[in-house]
Amino acid sequence: MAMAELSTPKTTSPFLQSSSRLRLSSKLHLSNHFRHLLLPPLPTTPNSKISCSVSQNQAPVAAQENGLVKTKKECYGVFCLTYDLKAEEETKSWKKLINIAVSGAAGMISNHLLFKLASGEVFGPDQPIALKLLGSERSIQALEGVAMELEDSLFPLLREVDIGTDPYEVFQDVEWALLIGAKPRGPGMERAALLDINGQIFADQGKALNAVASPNVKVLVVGNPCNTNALICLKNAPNIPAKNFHALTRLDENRAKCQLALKAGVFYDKVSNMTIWGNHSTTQVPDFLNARINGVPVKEVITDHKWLEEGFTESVQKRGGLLIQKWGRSSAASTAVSIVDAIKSLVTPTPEGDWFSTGVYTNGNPYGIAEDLVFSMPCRSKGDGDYELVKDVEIDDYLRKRIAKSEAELLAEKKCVAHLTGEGIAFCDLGPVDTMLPGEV
Ligand SMILES: NC(=O)c1ccc[n+]([C@@H]2O[C@H](COP(=O)([O-])OP(=O)(O)OC[C@H]3O[C@@H](n4cnc5c(N)ncnc54)[C@H](O)[C@@H]3O)[C@@H](O)[C@H]2O)c1
Repeated sequence: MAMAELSTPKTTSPFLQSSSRLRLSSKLHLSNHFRHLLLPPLPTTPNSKISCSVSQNQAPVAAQENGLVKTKKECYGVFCLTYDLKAEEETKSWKKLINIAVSGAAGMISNHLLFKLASGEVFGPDQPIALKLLGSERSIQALEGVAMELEDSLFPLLREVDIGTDPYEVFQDVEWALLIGAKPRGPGMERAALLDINGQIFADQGKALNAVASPNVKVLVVGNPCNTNALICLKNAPNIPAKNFHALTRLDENRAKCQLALKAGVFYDKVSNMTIWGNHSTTQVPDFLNARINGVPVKEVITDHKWLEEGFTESVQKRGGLLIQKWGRSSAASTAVSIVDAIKSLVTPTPEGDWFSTGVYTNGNPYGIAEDLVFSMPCRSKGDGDYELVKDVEIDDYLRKRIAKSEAELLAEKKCVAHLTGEGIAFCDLGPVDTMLPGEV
């Protein structure tokens, strides 16, 4: 990384043109709430240079010798080091910086995801990013540790890291919000109780997104129960298009592809057109009727239809639980990969004839699924962040029956959270079978 002269860049870099409020620094910002607890004040003067932070408290010697430090009080550790943006040839071809919020950023999934985001693997090698990390009060120390690891990784595309516990601060102007943070379902906890506790988190975060995020922010809800949490979130964010909210079912899609590939004896890149219908729970429906292997309908390749109807579906539904039994913890790395896949499916055009699954708002769906739910369905994207539902899918009696079961479950969940969606008094009856979330034992 090029180090520094003091002169104000004369550059016409897209960075400088793109936004008057853009901070040209890869520094660790803490929300005000927290910053003053731990750190000396950050510089308040507008900074026209990029700084790179590594350590704490003392202005680096080189910076002092070069006369870069105006007053020691105004700079913090290596933030005092500056270099000329113009000196970096590559930044001239970079796109405008985007703000990405990640909640639950000190958790296991984020621990994999953040480094993928910062590396350029998700948004591309010419897309600088700012990471806005939201944690719970309890996780704030850990969050600082995460931010330090990000610093130490020296990712050129990672230009800012903010951490905080207030969604109204952290979500300011974000263009993507990856909502992972949620309470895990404890031993003996009813699903209804989980819906209420986590639902409250997503109601609050929906309100915050509505108030301060970019009006076209794309929201991906991962924290469980993710479909109903996504519904709560969108209901609390009336200024953001409902279409922009997603619940993550991509891990289920990836698992389904893997199981079909194993059974057919092919590598998993040969499996396409895989839909997960419904809820991210054990009522989800992995669709082998429309899926293809090497472009051929699955039922023609795998003739063991009893396995498709029973063994396959169960193997996908229970994959998460099995993994916990083997490893003693829930899937984090493969979930992070599936979040990457879900985002990439929206920012790159879907290959001709193929589609992907994501939990989206059902209004206007062509399958006869009840409106006003967040339901996993087959989608295609032009790569502009938006998507359309795939119309040409076949739904037979087998699929219809199972889709209806998942739909009934989501309708029941919706009644449980009516107090969080502005639809009156909640009434919670999830039936005799308290369906588990994938991954729960
Ligand atoms: N949709 C899917 O496919 C899928 C797959 C795996 C896990 N999950 C869900 O993802 C969630 C996170 O999983 P994990 O393994 O990373 O859990 P984790 O317990 O390791 O991390 C969760 C983090 O969220 C934080 N948190 C809690 N409440 C918060 C709040 N209100 N705001 C911000 N942060 C908050 C916690 O402090 C913790 O650091 C869980 O709900 C899990 O069930 C979903």
